[in-house]
Amino acid sequence: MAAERGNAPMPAAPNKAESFQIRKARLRASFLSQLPGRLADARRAVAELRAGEIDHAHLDALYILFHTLKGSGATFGFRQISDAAKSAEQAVRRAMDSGGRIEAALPGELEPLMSDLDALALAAAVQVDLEVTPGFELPEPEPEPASGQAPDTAPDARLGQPADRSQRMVYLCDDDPDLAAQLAGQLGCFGYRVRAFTNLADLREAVGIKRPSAMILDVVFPEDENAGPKMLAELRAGEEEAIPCIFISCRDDFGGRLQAVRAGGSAYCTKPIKTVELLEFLDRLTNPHPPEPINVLVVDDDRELAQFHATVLEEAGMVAEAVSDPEQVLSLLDTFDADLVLMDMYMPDCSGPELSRILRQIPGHVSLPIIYVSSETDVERQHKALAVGADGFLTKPIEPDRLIAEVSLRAERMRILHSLMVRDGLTGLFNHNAIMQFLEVAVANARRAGTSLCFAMIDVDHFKSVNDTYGHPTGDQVLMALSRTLRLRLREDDLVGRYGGEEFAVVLNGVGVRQAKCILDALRTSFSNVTFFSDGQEFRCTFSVGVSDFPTFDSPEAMTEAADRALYRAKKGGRNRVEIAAGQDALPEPSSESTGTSDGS
Ligand SMILES: Nc1nc2c(ncn2[C@@H]2O[C@H](COP(=O)(O)OP(=O)(O)OP(=O)(O)O)[C@@H](O)[C@H]2O)c(=O)[nH]1
Repeated sequence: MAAERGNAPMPAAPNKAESFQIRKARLRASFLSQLPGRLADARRAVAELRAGEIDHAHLDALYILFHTLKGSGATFGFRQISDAAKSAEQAVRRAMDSGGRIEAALPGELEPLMSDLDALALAAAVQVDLEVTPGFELPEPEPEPASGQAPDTAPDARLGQPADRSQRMVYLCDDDPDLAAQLAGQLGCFGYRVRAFTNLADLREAVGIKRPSAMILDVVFPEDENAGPKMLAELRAGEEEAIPCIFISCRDDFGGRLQAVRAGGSAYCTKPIKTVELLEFLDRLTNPHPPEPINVLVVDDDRELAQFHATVLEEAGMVAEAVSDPEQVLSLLDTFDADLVLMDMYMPDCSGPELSRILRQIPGHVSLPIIYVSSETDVERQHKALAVGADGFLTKPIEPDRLIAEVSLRAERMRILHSLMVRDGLTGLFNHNAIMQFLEVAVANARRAGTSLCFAMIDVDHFKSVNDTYGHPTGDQVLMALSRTLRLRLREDDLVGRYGGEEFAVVLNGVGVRQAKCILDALRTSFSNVTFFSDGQEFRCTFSVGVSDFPTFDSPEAMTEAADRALYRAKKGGRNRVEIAAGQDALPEPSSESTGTSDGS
């Protein structure tokens, strides 16, 4: 039965300019046009049941058919259809639970319900004909972009402009002058203009003259252990538009946090301050750009329902992909970076819990949030379905507002957790594991698409002597400045990670080695021109790079090893240069040749 419906075309991709009401009306109409086919499937199954030809697999399929009809009927506002389908679903469930003992009675129970459903489907079709604008046509799907189109690969086009944080003035007030200067320096490395104050009176005066984009305030000052929150409350008193404020404090007690929240603080960081954490908050509070839209994959064998939920989410500004065949989910997830999967629980060829289990067995999808949307109301069955690693359960029919709220809450929370899991604490770049996983995915994509890809390993030259001469905190500032250069000057779809210690890794998508060399040489030159300051002394740093490419090196391991060997040659050849991996870098070499990447080489 399901296979027949499986051949029906997916409702055409919604035209985003249409109003939600029109899109919903189209999907309702599409649901109704599929209804006679579904009811015919059900009738056939009931007739087979009466003839004694039906086995348990058929019974399962019949159950799913009525179950789906119950959910989608209610979602599209056909309450009576949903209720009749629910009675039929319950009858089939009783037969399944009885181990076949009452199957004989089942046709007799289902036949009147089928007649009701036929009549209700007819009545609903007439009602919808009256509602819908006469003569409308389903929109044509938007044309696919031409395949094999070369990406924009001119070197200049790839070097982006730094995000304009320089426009964002931040006032920082801490009575510890060393900490204030250190934090100001570090935030400066990330492009913020920071004015540091060591007492609240100076801060008050500065705010009176010019409002900053944000403030970073200590909680405890010599005059009062809550002086910071009190100052914020005072500054906010006559202001229409409050200045966003992050508190930093050695206090980690509830009272300190409560004062900060009451004064209107947006974030609270305890000392010692993790610069990246502070930056994340600052970026969020001062970034004028809206956050990236949430990506949701909707899986439901009921095509109209999948499309309807996708439409509701798109209406709220999310990007939603609807799929009705669970088998397509894995390949779709390779190209669609989903923040969350919304999944039906009962699907004919692969149930929601089975699909969840498959996803949980794939390392890249272990933490992908999964929410079931099902008309299953039995709490025990819901718990069983959740036990395989899903995150929530929504019962059909679900109100659009609730669907949007549940999805965005969970997806945003997961984004924060995910970012903490995959990011390096000092630089905010992807950590070692994350960048290696991205390389794996990038190689698989390049192999499939027949495109090229480069992997670069970047190592700061003579970094030990930077630490030895200027101290570890200054060394940290060099690493942060390099990470910022890489993150801001490469394209968004290039991936930058901290490979370990003073070593960084970059995945350049869709790029050949010659172009990669151009890009990395330009980065190398600009970094070598950055002047660092420490205790009144000035100095500069350089880095060396080893680059390997796909398909010359055809696996993530071969690419990493080859880039490491090329980096070794760059160091040996005098440093401050980019070396491209060639044939000799694929050969196994004695372990003494290794750069010993992070520490102690
Ligand atoms: N400041 C700081 N130093 C680090 C960090 N991680 C590793 N290091 C230091 O980085 C230095 C790496 O030095 P080496 O691997 O000997 O290499 P190098 O001095 O950079 O010399 P070449 O790579 O041969 O040019 C070591 O002193 C590590 O302690 C970090 O997070 N912060």
